[in-house]
Amino acid sequence: MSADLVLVVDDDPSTRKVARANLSLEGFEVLTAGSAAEALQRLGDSDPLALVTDLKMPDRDGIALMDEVHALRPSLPVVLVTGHATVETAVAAMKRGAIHYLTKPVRYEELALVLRHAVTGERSRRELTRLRGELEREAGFDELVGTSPEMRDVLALVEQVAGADATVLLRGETGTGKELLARALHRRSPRRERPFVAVNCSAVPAGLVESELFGHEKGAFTGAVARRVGRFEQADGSTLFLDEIGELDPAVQAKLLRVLQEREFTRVGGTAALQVDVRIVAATHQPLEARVREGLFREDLYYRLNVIPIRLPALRERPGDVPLLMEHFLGEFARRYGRVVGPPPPEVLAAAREHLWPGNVRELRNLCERAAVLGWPAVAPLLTGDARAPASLAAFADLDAPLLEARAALVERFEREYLVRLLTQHRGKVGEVARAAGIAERNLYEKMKALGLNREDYR
Ligand SMILES: Nc1ncnc2c1ncn2[C@@H]1O[C@H](COP(=O)(O)OP(=O)(O)OP(=O)(O)O)[C@@H](O)[C@H]1O
Repeated sequence: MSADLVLVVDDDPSTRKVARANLSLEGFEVLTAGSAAEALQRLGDSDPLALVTDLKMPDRDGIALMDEVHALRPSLPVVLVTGHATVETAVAAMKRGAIHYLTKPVRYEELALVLRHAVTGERSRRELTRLRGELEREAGFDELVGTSPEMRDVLALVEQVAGADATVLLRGETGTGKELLARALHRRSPRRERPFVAVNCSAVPAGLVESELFGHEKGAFTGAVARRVGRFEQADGSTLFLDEIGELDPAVQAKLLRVLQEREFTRVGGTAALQVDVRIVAATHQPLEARVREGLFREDLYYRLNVIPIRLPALRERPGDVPLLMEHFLGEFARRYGRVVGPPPPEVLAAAREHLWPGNVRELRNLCERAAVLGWPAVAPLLTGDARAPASLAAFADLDAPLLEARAALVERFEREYLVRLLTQHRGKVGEVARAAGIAERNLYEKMKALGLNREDYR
């Protein structure tokens, strides 16, 4: 096992030096940061098992830093160090989640003892999380859930195309399950024994995307201190998921196109042509056609990627899936937190079916997690109020379609939401719904049929 990495934050360089020397003697690997900002940066590129921070720093106090750290790594043990301890700050620190509080001058044997204990705990928590992840995968918690006609179509398509090597382009708003679907494709493919590799093209800084994807040779650019294997090589024999493909830098688009055509590429700064056998699944929440028209996305690449398009419907288009998804997520969190929250009360369920879910399934999942922890009364208000008001109608229209088509789609969506709300309120009683909507029952039946709405679903 490698030495336990700890991060020490203090604005005073000599304190950092002393801490490093002492804790290294105690067998820790020590990383230091001179400010809260630097500490957060360190957390972005390394993975310490504990953090020691000075309470007073110019850019932020230690408690504020601890809060931010815990937002990123909720379980990371934090030890606070202060020049002048007061009972109030000590109590405040412990209340906010510090595991220990020390006054200067620090006795390093004591700190080491505290850290050893903390690090062991953190290691077992991580192991537990990993095992839990495996269990959840086995229990099917990473399968796509949904029985609405829209999702059934998607799932049928998944079964149909998973075994092939053809490139898949996933479309759909944020949180609709594009990554989950990409993983499902991989798991059902002959490539499943090899690890699934995912890259979020918008998360990697523009200058680094090429090396991220294709790797680089030592010395290819300043900072390239060693050869690096890119994602394409990692994904050899497997599936490569390219998320947010619409954001890809134009220069890299050209290189990607070549790889797709020739199955061959070179590392940045290299000359050897490397061959890979990679199945590409790309995803975007943007209308790529518009990016093509604006000259931001290569048309030839678009056609290369768009071999098998799969569109994931927004959650508001399939409110019938909401109860099932809730059950699914509540089960997941009941296992995770070891406590069971009851099913959603009817008014919550009704509000959930009507909610527009701008964050889609991710938003629903977060809501269920909050419910599992805080109970339903705490989350019910989230489903009413502002979140339901769209900023602009155009946000829900397909602005790339011809006007009549776009308008028809918007009207259809509106009618569906309108009727779903009434059907829910009146528990599927068509007579009552027709009266509330002010239309004839026969017309309502026809409309429901056209929209694929079934009164049985609302009883
Ligand atoms: N049909 C589904 N059944 C179960 N869980 C789902 C489903 N769809 C999405 N989820 C869950 O919702 C969350 C968001 O899904 P995912 O990350 O796949 O969305 P995405 O479309 O890739 O989002 P983004 O565009 O923001 O990257 C994940 O936790 C995922 O497991």
